[in-house]
Amino acid sequence: MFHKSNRCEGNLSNQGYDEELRDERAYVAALYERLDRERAVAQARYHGALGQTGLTPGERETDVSCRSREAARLDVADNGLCFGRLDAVSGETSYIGRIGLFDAENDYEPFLLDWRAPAARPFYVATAARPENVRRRRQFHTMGRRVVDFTDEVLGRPSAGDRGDAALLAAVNAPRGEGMRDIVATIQAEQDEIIRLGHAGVLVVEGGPGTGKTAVALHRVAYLLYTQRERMSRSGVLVVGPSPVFLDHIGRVLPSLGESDVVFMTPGDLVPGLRVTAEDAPEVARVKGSLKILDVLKAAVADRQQVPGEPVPVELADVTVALDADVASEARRAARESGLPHNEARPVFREHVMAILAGRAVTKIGAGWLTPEDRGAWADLRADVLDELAEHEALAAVLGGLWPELTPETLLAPLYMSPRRLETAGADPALFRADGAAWTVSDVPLLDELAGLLGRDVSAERAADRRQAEEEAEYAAGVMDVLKLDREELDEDVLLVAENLLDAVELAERFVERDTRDLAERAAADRDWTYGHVVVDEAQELSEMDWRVLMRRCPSRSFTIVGDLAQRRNAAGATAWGPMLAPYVADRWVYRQLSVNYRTPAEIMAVAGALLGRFAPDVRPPESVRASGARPWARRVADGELHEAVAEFVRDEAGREGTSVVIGPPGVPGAVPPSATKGLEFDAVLVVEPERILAGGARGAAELYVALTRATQRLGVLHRDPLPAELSGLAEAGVPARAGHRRFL
Ligand SMILES: Nc1ncnc2c1ncn2[C@@H]1O[C@H](COP(=O)(O)OP(=O)(O)OP(=O)(O)O)[C@@H](O)[C@H]1O
Repeated sequence: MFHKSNRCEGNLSNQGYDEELRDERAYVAALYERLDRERAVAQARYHGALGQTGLTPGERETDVSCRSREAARLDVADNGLCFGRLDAVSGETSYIGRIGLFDAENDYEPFLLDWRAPAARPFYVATAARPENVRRRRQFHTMGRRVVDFTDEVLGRPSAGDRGDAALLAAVNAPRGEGMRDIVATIQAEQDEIIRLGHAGVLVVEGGPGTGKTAVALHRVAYLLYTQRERMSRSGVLVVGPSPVFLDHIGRVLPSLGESDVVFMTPGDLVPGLRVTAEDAPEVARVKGSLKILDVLKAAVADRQQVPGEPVPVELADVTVALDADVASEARRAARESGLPHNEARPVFREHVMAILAGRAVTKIGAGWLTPEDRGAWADLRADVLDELAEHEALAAVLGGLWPELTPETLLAPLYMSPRRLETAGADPALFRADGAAWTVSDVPLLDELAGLLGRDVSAERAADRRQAEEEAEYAAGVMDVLKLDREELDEDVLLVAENLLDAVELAERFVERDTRDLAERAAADRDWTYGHVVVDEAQELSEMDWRVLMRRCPSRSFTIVGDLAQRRNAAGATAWGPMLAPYVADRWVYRQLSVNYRTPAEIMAVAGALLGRFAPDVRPPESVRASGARPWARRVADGELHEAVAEFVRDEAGREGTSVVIGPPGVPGAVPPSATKGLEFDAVLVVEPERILAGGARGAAELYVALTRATQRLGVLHRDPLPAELSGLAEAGVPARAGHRRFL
């Protein structure tokens, strides 16, 4: 029943092993009992906090969120609560798990150490060569709440080999289910160093496919939330990943570690209200992704600040004045010099136009009957004219045309649709498109930039706020008046009504004050939200303009950036990290590398690695942690056979456990393009027509490399033309060994 063969410590007899297993089961069962008790208490406290009276809304909210967090923390650990044990040279024993459990009656001695606690670190980093005072590391194999087996490694004695990796191999060999799992029980030393790195600024983690970059970044988030809970949970953490499918794929990792104050977005979601996935042609994406586009945007905004070609007559009761190019130019100069964003400078433009027009009108009207000494009369006349101009609808319409109120969308869409506007703004004519508002992911940073350049016209909002405040004050004053009457004079019912009214006002205010959305919802809806930490995955795909948006979202520059320059497909993406980051942090960023591939078996990595020579000759492929024994295969098919060969793969995989995907160039039925599989993994992968993927664009080889490295177990290739020389390592002709499946894409 038990896999005793996993044991590394040779001196445990079967009887000794059985006894120890019994003891470990009893200990872990006791941990679950304690967890259940603590959960019941936390739930009761949470419900108590919900029903609490006598606190201010702020105090109550803090209490409720604190209790709910405690309840949520205890809720995560139904599986794998405890996954290991450390025996120190000193004889001390610690159990390691997903959360900490403590003995409140004994100086808070830990029954179970949270994996993130400093004392748990040796569990991940101790090796035979550097035992870190660890005598023995024990890893539990559990099913549900029950320990079914354990594996021991004895460290610090001369005969001990490298770290035993039965648990790791079991984890990486396991069929993939729906979505990525946490790796908390098997974090490796090079990963642990990054997860716990005490660097507050920008950290770049690079590594080949499958080296655990995503896993490490997510566990680092859990670690930062544990060690800097207060700061991080106030502002939240943003995780940016390449596609909605990818975000789904990784979406369960942090909740399984008990963390929820995290916002997930693709680069197409970064502007509230937009959900963009369409892409531009590479050349257009490159133009829009470059910082040079900033000048175009500024020029496009300036182009919307016009002066009239012909003087526009403005008819007043006593006189007609002309709004001509001189007036508008002078007002435009003043508005631009105010340094305000376009919309916020509108009132400046308007007031200057009116002041000049009022001057002209007053001069005309007063001529002949007012002398320079009639100062009061001039001033009254001027005030009257200004009032008239302020109410002048035709003038308001003209001013609105010359300096219109704009949103990022109402500026950018007409710009794209007009060759004239593009030329005036100094833009590449390639930016032209007939449907200006058909947004792409490359437009998102431009829209975000424009939100800053345009600002908001706050005058209407301010007036509305003022009116609402006046109405509320009036209402409250009415209630207070009722209460000011001598209470003795009021009959009981009236008093009750009056007091309830006051409560209602207070209640209404509280209701307005209290935002019941959770942090993720509030942050996602607010363009001005700034996060405590930002994780950027597949970071090599981000353009210079994307980085501007992200840096705005995190002024503290606390970033974990993970990527692989060799996997880049975006023409506007990074070719080196330094130039992308320099404008924001100069050279104050830290770089780490991961070198072991936990996904792709050695046989598959050998084929994919050979391709690197074509597009990234200096990059060493990561070393696979295991071989699968299954050689990846290739099969040449005639034109009419392709469809059936794909269907055959799908049928074969349907009978197997795990996931599979067909990846191919556009037009292959049932296949997805390599770009859609970025960051994902599948037990079995069929790559169709690699020669067409290679020829599909400047980054075709990188796309094929990504496609080949998605497999955790099996890889097959169907080709119509001869295979590219780099793929000669594939076993030609084989019909895939029996294969089954759950399709994800
Ligand atoms: N220490 C570990 N223990 C168990 N599994 C691991 C470990 N590290 C990574 N893995 C697994 O290896 C696989 C690849 O990890 P991940 O997706 O994070 O790699 P990546 O470097 O982001 O890959 P890519 O660049 O191809 O997107 C995942 O299934 C992950 O769970």
